[in-house]
Amino acid sequence: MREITGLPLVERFMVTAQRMLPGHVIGIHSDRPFLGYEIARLVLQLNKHWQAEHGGVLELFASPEGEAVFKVNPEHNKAFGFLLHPKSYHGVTEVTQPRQTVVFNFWHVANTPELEAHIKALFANLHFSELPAALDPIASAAEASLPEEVTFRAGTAAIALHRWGYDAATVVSGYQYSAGLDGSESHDAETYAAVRLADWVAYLYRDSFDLARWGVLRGELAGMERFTRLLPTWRLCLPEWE
Ligand SMILES: O=C(O)CCC(=O)C(=O)O
Ligand SMILES: [Fe+2]
Repeated sequence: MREITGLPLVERFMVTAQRMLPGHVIGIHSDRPFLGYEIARLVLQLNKHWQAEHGGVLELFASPEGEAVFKVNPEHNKAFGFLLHPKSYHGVTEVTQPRQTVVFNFWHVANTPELEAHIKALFANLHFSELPAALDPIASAAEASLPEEVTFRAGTAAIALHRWGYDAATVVSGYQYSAGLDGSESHDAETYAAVRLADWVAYLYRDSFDLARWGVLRGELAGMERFTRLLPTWRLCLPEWE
């Protein structure tokens, strides 16, 4: 799977055996990779003498409403692999015969259950009231003009910086960066790294693991010193794997 996907997948994988019974159907869903979820899946079909009337076709969709763009008949020994992302829509048509599959799940090195535990601990008992007062006017102005989803994520990034022990000025910079507001002043290397890492963990916590976004973060922090305060999070978000 590493070779096929070109992704840094962790050593361990999970295998589950699944069985659908006559009348079962799996509606369209994406299995988007939330914090700690797997990034790739290989579905092995184990249905001897499968025929079209048995149903159970795995269908892929471009959108939750559209027509199937690709179909996989669940023939014996056929395996189908796919990457999970917010739009990896798929479903299984109704079956008229029992249908067996073995599903292999693979995790990306930068979205592991260990990272999930770390981030959930970082944001445990989250209250925006713990943020420094200096942020209040900036957050109020942002909330008046930006979508709630954006300010909520920016507030979450600010919490990360605050809990990592950064001062009010850094917390404000982080909020502005994550809300897409112009902070305009230039930062020292540690603030630059902290703000970006906070933005990333807030996104992971509030949204899901986004490969392209992770690639950008990697590029931005490449070759930088791993500052002590950020190290536990940095190590899990940007592990060395080669
Ligand atoms: O059974 C299948 O063919 C696919 C089931 C499914 O939704 C999945 O593995 O994510
Ligand atoms: Fe699925």
